Amino acid sequence: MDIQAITNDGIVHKQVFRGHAPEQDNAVSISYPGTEVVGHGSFGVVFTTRIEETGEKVAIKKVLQDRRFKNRELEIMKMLQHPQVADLKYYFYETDPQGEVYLNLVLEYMPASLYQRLRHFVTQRANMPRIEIKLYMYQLFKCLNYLHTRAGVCHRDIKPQNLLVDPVTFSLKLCDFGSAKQLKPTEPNVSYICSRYYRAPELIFGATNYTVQIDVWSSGCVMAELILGQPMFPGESGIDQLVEIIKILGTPTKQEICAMNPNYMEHKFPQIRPIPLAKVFKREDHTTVQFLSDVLRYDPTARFTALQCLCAEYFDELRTTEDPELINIVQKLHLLEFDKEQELGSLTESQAELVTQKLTSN
Ligand SMILES: Nc1ncnc2c1ncn2[C@@H]1O[C@H](COP(=O)(O)OP(=O)(O)OP(=O)(O)O)[C@@H](O)[C@H]1O
Repeated sequence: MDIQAITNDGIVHKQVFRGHAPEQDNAVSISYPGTEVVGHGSFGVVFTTRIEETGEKVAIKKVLQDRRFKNRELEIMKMLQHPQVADLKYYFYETDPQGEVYLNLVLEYMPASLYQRLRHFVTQRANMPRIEIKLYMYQLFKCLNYLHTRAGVCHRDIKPQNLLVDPVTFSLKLCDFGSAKQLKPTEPNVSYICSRYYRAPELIFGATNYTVQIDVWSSGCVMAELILGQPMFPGESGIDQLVEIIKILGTPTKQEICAMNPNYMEHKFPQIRPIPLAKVFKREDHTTVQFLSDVLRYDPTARFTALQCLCAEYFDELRTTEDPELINIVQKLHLLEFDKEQELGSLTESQAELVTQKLTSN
């Protein structure tokens, strides 16, 4: 479908599909003013505008569409509905004069990326407030728990640029599902995904049987970066990335290497002793350091899952605070509310009950 008209007042009129409805009988008309570009990605441009009919502010991501294939990002976004996912409101196709087809994803608008938010503090030589970091990280793990357990989707490109935030409400939403995939335990997956600083060690080891736990590693790197004001593992090349990790976490044990990729078991690594994370994060309390060490584990099966992260002591502050301002933020973002089916559906009745107790009241 490519029905477009631009009227004299610069308003674009389009027939589009709604993001979460079956394609038949799903076409609606929207109009919006001509727009300004806010982001250039490797796959296309993103611009923002406001839908006239609904008043919603949106970001429109335009990507080249290969006619031969379904667009995986679109298929995944249609499936996902969660408060911490930048919602797909509509989508439409356009054809340029050369006959190239473009897919436009009309997404819920967010005012900044976490990357921009962190730069704001770094340029002022300030730290991001600890509670702000905690609020964002909690929402990231809430999102991952939903993605990983409900949808079986691995995002595969968690990084500050793909986390959108509102610094007034402290709301966080994940975007850019261009690398995301539903992982099936029996099918191999390419290991050359994820941006370098955030790549889990099993990916660097070339594993093709990796799991959704790669997103948890990336999230740990994001948290570390928010605390330090700079990337924790700033590798200059693919292999240097592993060197940066080893410099801090020390050489992985045989058992850890086996858990990442058994093909490297015979490989000889220089023996480097770990630097205690309490030294790397000198100003953080024990609970924060413990949390980071549970997330940044070589062995993906020993690494905390997103749900274990949510239950961690580090986030107790959000559940037990008596600070009226923080209570208000937590309530407005519905952080202590969990959808039994969407977010806890993978658990047995009794597990779900225990987890609900922990996550909602404590
Ligand atoms: N919903 C949104 N609201 C506001 N800005 C957005 C939104 N979605 C994307 N952006 C902006 O556009 C940038 C690029 O978007 P996105 O990451 O989805 O595109 P991409 O082409 O896959 O990029 P990359 O190749 O850098 O991963 C984001 O980093 C962000 O700054």
